[in-house]
Amino acid sequence: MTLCSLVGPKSKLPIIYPMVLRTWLSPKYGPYWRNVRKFCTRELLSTAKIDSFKVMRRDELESLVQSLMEAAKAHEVVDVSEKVAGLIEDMTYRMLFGRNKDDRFDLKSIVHQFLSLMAVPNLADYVPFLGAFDLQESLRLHPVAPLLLPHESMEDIVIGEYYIPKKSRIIVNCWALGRDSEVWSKNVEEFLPEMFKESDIDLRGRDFQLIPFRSGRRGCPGMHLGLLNIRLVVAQLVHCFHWELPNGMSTAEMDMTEKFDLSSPRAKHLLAMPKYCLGI
Ligand code: HEM
Repeated sequence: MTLCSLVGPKSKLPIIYPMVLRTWLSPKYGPYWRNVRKFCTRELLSTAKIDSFKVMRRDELESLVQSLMEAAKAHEVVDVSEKVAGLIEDMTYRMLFGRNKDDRFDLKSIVHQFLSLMAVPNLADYVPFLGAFDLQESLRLHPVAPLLLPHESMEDIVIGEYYIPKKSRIIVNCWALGRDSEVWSKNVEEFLPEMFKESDIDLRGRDFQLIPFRSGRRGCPGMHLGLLNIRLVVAQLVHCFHWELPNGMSTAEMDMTEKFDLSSPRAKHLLAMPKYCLGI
């Protein structure tokens, strides 16, 4: 499943993509940019628009579940990294293998509590509640873009003790912000979604501690669509399948090293064996 396939009907992609790319690639802030951004956000990313593509999402999910069911029938090991995008892979790993058994059981029972036992249930009403803290924590440790895109300052400005002259190129290290031990726990490398229960830090990045979607007027307009898709896919993977690591591997043996790149993919693909658990 790709983000491209979830934006709109395939026939419209040639029109939509140049528009999105143009917004992205002509970054000079001004009236033109403001109008294009407003237009794209309204026409492509409003709640109503996102809702109108429900059927497409369902189709995509159906084909994902179908292909995993076939792999389950054949007792095949699945390359999860190839099947889903990096962040979903990370979430999947964390939810299926990264937490203790009791937590995993809880998560499953929460999903089961809410959903009818159809192969591909309509999760849209429930996904906002599903693993919200896990998602935030995954994005803290594994931001899709560890270094955000370069931006140019339009005016001289002083931020904290730093003087930033006009026309400086600024690159924000989102990965490092997520590992600042003054903001997070001392064990910054540990996956601790519970941290968010007591905190008012969310993904909008109001206070800049957690900004995987950037923040402010150049923040990601596709945040809700992105989050919805991730939750939908992860919910399906958790709801429809039991997962096991291949060859009796334990979670401690898994290599979680990331590769240095524009995004931060895992150096070694996540391999796992699905077992369909909803009956046929
Ligand atoms: C989990 C999924 C996503 C993540 C983590 C993400 C992250 C980001 C980030 C960090 C930026 C700021 C780039 C920068 O200036 O440094 C951004 C911008 C942008 N994103 Fe996303 N994004 C996601 C999904 C989407 C989706 C689904 C769409 C649309 C279909 C989208 C469309 C855009 C556009 C058009 C911009 C440029 C906005 C501007 O320059 O004003 N994103 N995204």
